[in-house]
Amino acid sequence: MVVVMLSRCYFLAWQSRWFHRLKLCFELMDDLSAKKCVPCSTKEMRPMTEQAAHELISQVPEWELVNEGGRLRLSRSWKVKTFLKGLEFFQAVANVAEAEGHHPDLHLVEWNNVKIEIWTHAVGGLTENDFILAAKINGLNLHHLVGRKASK
Ligand SMILES: C[C@H](O)[C@H](O)[C@H]1CNC2=NC(N)=NC(=O)C2=N1
Repeated sequence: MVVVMLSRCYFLAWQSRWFHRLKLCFELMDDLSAKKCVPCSTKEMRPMTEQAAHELISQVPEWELVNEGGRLRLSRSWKVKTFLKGLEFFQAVANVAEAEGHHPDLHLVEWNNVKIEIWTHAVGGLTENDFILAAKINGLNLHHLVGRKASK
């Protein structure tokens, strides 16, 4: 009887381990930073709806959805330690953008205020590319360049 109980416990543990591995796989499939941007020249590319954007924004922490003149964009701000570290910041982001073939709008104002805005110019709105790029920027180790949290 004990052997049966033990083997059942073992089976359940084994099953839960596979369940967690499968769950992790599905989570990784959703992980935007593991995806690749697609060329914006594809004819089928259309801007996503505001609802779709609101469903994705939680996957890119610290980024905000802004609507400028009817155009949705992703926006995030940082305070950098020095003006030159701001340029280092831009270089790190530019390397990711070039690798993805998808590019952000970079702003560095009043020497230490960095703002990045991302949208898909080819369609005049947001596509998954923008969220992928934002997620990859979130994955960069930029702590040595930034100071305290940007004031809103
Ligand atoms: C062919 C290539 O995909 C396009 O020129 C890319 C370059 N980078 C881009 N970046 C962004 N943000 N939007 C675009 O439409 C865009 N187009």
